[in-house]
This record gives sequence, structure tokens and C-alpha cells, in this order.
Amino acid sequence: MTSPRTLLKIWNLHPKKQFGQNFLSEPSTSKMIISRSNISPDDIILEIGAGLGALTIPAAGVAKQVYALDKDHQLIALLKTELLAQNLLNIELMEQDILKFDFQAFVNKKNINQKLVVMGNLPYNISSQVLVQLIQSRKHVTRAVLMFQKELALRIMANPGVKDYGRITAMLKYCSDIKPLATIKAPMFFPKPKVDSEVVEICFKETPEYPADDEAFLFKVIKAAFGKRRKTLKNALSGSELAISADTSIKALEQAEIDPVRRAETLTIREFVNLSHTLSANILK
Ligand SMILES: C[S@@+](CC[C@H](N)C(=O)[O-])C[C@H]1O[C@@H](n2cnc3c(N)ncnc32)[C@H](O)[C@@H]1O
Repeated sequence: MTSPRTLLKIWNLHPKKQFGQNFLSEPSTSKMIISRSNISPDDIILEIGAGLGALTIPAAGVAKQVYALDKDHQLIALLKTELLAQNLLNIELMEQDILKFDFQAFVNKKNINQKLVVMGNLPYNISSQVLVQLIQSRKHVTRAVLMFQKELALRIMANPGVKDYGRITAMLKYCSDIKPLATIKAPMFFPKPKVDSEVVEICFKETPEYPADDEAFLFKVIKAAFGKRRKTLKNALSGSELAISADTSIKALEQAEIDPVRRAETLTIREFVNLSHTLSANILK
């Protein structure tokens, strides 16, 4: 594999900071990630941010099919040429912004009748948005193997009671199991980022352990609760876009057996689900 630095130089390109372009530069790192990802020959992969193909090419060596998207028109042109030269037939490149990607329309168009495995070394600036999008589209996704900046990876794996536990942590806990697969040190990328990265596997559950009657409302409650992190739950909820009074907030919290002066980061998923039920009952009254 030609190094990212050389390849970009040949094409007279520079890494684009605004697209979070830090490319994996060691083939052995890519191989290790693919091997820990446990891809099977039946898997259909959707890769977010193909870049120069560091994960795309080894993934295609194992999976049935890889659909790889990137927003950068110039990188798509570069990678298309590289893939043609290598005669790789089970990769389809798509010039596409993941934040505008419609999973339902995609599986319909490609006539895909199985859940996708999502992969990606995510651009750091859109990592959280992509996670929310995956949670909302998870009926099409069996699992996701994603690389994040270490700090975000630690946040999404945090447990209730610690500072790192936040809105996306709680949403993921509701519907998935997460485990770390590998730490990738900053010098393994070109250009070298300031921090290390972590590869994590997010396995979406068929059914949540504590299913909410209305998942969209549960996610609104979680967002409201974490909206004002330093406030107690009664104040965070009543001052939020749920537009409820302090009385309703206290009543719903008490009915869910949650002390109104607790803070969002102390709530388990079970408590969030109960709270979404008591809040909705009080709002509908
Ligand atoms: C961190 S690089 C990873 C590249 C490659 N997968 C690797 O590991 O070397 C992130 C890639 O995502 C692409 N990207 C950035 N924003 C995107 C978006 N909104 N939608 C799709 N791709 C995006 C960038 O152009 C870049 O190629």
C-alpha cells in the first residue's frame, strides 16, 4: 500500500482539516482492526468516510460487499482509480455526506434484505451526530465498528454516576452493548492527530432490556435531562423543551421513584424509561 503522504502528493492533494482527515498510515493497523471486527463472508458493510481506502480494501477481502462513502469528491476520484488498478469488484464507492444518508432508501435501492455492518474511522467533528443517526436507523444495522477520539470513546462507554455519562451514552445504553476493540496511537495516522483513538464495537439489541412505550419521547426526556447538566432533574426538566411546569416535573419524578434533586448522570436506563412513562402520563392528563 502506498503511504497516505505519498498518495496525496501524487494527486497533488492535502488533508482537509474541515473533513477530519487523519488517515491510517500503517497497513498492519488496518489489518488488526479488520481482524478484531470479526467480519464474516456474509456481511454487507457500509463504511463511513472511506478516505484512501485503509479500511475499505482489507474489509472487502473478508466481507461479501462493501459500500463505502465519503463526502470528499477528490478522494472518491482518487480511490476509484486505485480500486480499478487493484481489480476489486465487491466495493462500491459513493460520494455522499453521511449526515444526509437515508438508510431506508439505500437498502430499498440496493435491494438489501439483511442488516448492515457499519464501519468507519469517523471524522471527529461529526462523531456524535453519526451515533444519533445510527441509533435512529438501527433497524438496518446489526452492529457498528467505529473509531473515535479516545475521549469520546470513554464517554460512550461510561456508566451512570460518572461525569462522562451523557446524553448519547444513555441513548446507546438503551439499545446496544458496547465493547472496546483496540487503542490506536496518534502516530499511526497521517497527519498525526493530537490524541489517541479507540475502536469500539456497538452491537444493537433486537429488543431493549427496558423498552419504552414511546422511544422518541424517551430520547426527548434524556435530552432534556442532560440539557442542563449542573441542574437538579426537577429544574432541568421544567426548564427544557418539554415545556412542563416544575409541579409536573416533581410529580413525574416522584411517581418514578426518583428523588427530584438527583442529577441526570446518576440515572440508570431503567429509571429513564420509567420517568418517560410517568412524564408522558402526566403531560397527557
Ligand atoms: C478520519 S478520516 C478516515 C479515512 C480512512 N477511513 C482511514 O481510516 O484512513 C475521515 C474520512 O471521512 C470523510 N468525511 C468527513 N466528513 C464526512 C461526511 N459528512 N460524510 C462522509 N464522509 C465524511 C473524510 O473525507 C475522510 O476521508
